[in-house]
Amino acid sequence: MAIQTRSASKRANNNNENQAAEEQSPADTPPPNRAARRAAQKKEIKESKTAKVTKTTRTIRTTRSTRSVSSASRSKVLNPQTSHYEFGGVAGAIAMLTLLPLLVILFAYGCDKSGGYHPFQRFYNFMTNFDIEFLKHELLSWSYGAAIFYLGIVLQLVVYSYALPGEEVEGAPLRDGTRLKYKINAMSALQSLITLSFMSLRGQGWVMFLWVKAHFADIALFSILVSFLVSIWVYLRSFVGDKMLALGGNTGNPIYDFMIGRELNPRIGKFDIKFFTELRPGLIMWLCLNVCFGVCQWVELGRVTYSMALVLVFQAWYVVDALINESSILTTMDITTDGFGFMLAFGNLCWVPMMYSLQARYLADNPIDLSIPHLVAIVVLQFVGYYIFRSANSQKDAFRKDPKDPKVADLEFIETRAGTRLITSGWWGKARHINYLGDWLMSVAWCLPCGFGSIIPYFYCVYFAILLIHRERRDEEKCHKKYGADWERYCSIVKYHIIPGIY
Ligand SMILES: NC(=O)C1=CN([C@@H]2O[C@H](COP(=O)(O)OP(=O)(O)OC[C@H]3O[C@@H](n4cnc5c(N)ncnc54)[C@H](OP(=O)(O)O)[C@@H]3O)[C@@H](O)[C@H]2O)C=CC1
Ligand SMILES: CC(C)=CCC[C@@H](C)[C@H]1CC=C2C3=C(CC[C@@]21C)[C@@]1(C)CC[C@H](O)C(C)(C)[C@@H]1CC3
Repeated sequence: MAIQTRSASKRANNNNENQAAEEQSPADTPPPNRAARRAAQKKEIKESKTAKVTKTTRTIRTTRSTRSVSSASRSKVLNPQTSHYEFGGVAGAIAMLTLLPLLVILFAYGCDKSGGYHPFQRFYNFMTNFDIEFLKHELLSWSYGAAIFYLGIVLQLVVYSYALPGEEVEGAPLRDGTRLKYKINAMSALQSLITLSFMSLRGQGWVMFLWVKAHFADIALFSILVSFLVSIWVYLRSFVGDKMLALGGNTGNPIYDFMIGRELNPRIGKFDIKFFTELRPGLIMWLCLNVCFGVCQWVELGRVTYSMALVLVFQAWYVVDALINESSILTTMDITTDGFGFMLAFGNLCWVPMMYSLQARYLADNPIDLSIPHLVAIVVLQFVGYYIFRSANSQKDAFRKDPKDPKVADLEFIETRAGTRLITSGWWGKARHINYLGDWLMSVAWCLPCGFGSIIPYFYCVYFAILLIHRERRDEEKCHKKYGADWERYCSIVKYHIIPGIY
């Protein structure tokens, strides 16, 4: 079984240490003749060198090499080799490493006021009339201000995360039985960022906001670079020391492990890189970009259209809601199960801010006025989506924290042999991932304000449907492995995956 308690893994380690000691004991018996003895000694010296042993006396060599074997066994017990590939294996990993950044570049460079929102058409034209000089010119005209803007926000958030006080909460138990502590202060980080931005931009008019819009593609390009650098760094440091790896990220194939994430909880001291990245830079940068796009419309049009206002308010609401409920990400599969690699680094440092802000950018370039019935329908959709999303997530959180809490005490559930309970009534009795439905309905409510002049702003809700269906399958697989027959029993009670009565 993959999940072990600390004592179980200690027992297993002790067994391995004993076994390792046993494996070492024949070396203590002198080999029958001199030549053989010399050969055996040579072999030992080689082994002990690998284990960074420098002393050559036989006793010390034997002790040290026993220690190195036991450390290797420990890491094998705690970090078994992954045999199951997700996301289409190595081919899928290569596709994600290349196509996702390409898509960001297409949407960043291929969508603007002058050339229109036709990223694929413009890419096709670019490839068929390939001009290296044009490419050189584009790259050389990249503005350093983009790096200052991007790093200014991300580094500020790192400092706030360290420096601001926050409640310390424990994460889910790890497979060695321990729990990590996390500081919850995302909302105060946002408040500090807003305060500092307001103070430094005061009296400068709208210049900075307009500059960001004009240099969006430069910022997007820089965010791709940062995502790759961060992913390379966390991948390399996962080999240093005795790290706990993600059960799904230890195949030994460098491309796949790099993409899916090798180390489970990379940390610098108490600073948890994955926990920080999951929420703050992506969501807060998305909010900042949206504000810039809103200001651009205000400056260019002299007003903010209702459609822009809806997108800005809905998305700000989603971001603030996530920051307020920061501690609830500790139970998401990204934190508990997935390693931190390219997928999450790129997803949060580039994909979320650059792709999720597409609707506001589109509306800044293509202002739209919607009819009142259209607006009302969108607002209703957003409220329904949010209601399902938040109440389902909160119901599960409250139940998992304290099943006797009066808010959830009436819920039905099944006890599992794994020790946790699965809710079978309320929201979680309607579908196994009813929260995804709410989230997806909101994504539609964010695209609809863009009207029907272009299909491009609808990219978000189409991509999001694919992400959620794929995620639901991954989670289903995880739960099936974890709960076995109990999960099958749960599925026979709660039959639908995401949409009650349909799917
Ligand atoms: N905006 C975006 O881009 C994205 C948003 N999201 C959102 O993030 C939120 C969290 O998503 P995610 O972590 O994927 O999944 P969930 O919040 O749905 O959590 C799934 C886990 O909950 C537990 N669980 C499942 N069924 C039950 C039940 N009946 N009773 C109690 N516990 C149960 C299981 O964990 P255990 O092992 O503890 O039993 C399961 O692995 C979602 O609302 C989703 O919409 C997700 C991805 C992207
Ligand atoms: C295409 C690609 C690189 C995909 C990577 C996936 C990531 C973009 C998403 C995986 C899970 C996410 C979550 C949120 C944002 C998107 C990513 C990082 C989230 C922080 C959004 C706000 C929500 O309230 C949330 C906190 C529940 C959510 C957690 C999962």
